[in-house]
Amino acid sequence: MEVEINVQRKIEIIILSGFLGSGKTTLLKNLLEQEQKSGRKAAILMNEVGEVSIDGYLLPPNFPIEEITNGCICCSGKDQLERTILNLYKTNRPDVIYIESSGLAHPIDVIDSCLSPIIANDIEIKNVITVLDSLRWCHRQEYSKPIQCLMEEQVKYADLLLINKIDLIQQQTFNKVIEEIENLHPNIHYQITSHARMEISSIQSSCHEREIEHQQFHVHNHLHINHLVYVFTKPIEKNLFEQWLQTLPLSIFRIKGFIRFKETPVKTTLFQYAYGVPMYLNQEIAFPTNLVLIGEHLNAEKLKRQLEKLEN
Ligand SMILES: Nc1nc2c(ncn2[C@@H]2O[C@H](COP(=O)(O)OP(=O)(O)OP(=O)(O)O)[C@@H](O)[C@H]2O)c(=O)[nH]1
Repeated sequence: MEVEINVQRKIEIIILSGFLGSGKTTLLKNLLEQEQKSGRKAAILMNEVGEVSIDGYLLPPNFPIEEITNGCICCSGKDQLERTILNLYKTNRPDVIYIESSGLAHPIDVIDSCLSPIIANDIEIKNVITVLDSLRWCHRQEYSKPIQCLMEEQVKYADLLLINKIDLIQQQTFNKVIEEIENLHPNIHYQITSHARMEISSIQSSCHEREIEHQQFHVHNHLHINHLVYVFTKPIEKNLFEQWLQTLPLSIFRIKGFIRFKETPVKTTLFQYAYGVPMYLNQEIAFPTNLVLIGEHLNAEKLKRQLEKLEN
């Protein structure tokens, strides 16, 4: 690989971590707005589960973006990440690159992938920000052990933890979350957020010693996660879709994509679903009607049949 990074000032890397649907893209949008105001040049590297991009469409158009959609960056190999960072650097010369890792990535694996010998000297991993869905966190015992473990590891390796979605939990539950986090990690830096609103100025350079050499944990060896990308060919009825949602098991962690509903006179509707909470946002642009479903032991054939039925 041709090495072309030759900068005096290192490129800052900020890694956004956190389980599926916790609010990483929401955070990224907030931070990019602030970067734009401050005049710093930011670039984005998105990594999504599933071979189609959904989040890429949701970001402001005026930032350079590279997407890795063929698996988790920690699994698809360092080469691809290196190439993508180099490409962003060569074409845009950014001051900072935000890496939104997939919701299934272990933060240490992502750091490890960034620290390849070819680029390690030219980048500074400034911070790992983990976004925590406080509602899902409260119910994490309902998930399989590997999933619980992944959520806990994402918290453990955060330089900054955003305890997000506090608008969705009661005061008593909120107190419990804070107590738990403080007991688990007495020195952790955290902020309490709704819609991942935080000030960019509160991102400090990480002072963690990361023992990457000794880290053997590769979370994907323990998970049984799969996904389905379903492409709608025609508009569907919203009430039938909502009825179908009610039938889904807890093991379907995340759904996102664009749908055309018969009842809605817009080009497409952005649909988001995390921990049973659905969200619909009308779009005036005709985005590709792809729906990505992610879950543990997901029965893709059965789900495909159910979705096909909604189109009939
Ligand atoms: N009520 C509420 N919803 C939130 C909050 N933060 C994010 N959301 C919603 O949660 C859903 C998922 O948010 P995203 O920002 O896409 O989450 P993500 O972590 O990027 O998701 P993946 O990339 O799929 O892992 C969206 O519908 C958001 O609007 C919050 O604090 N409160």
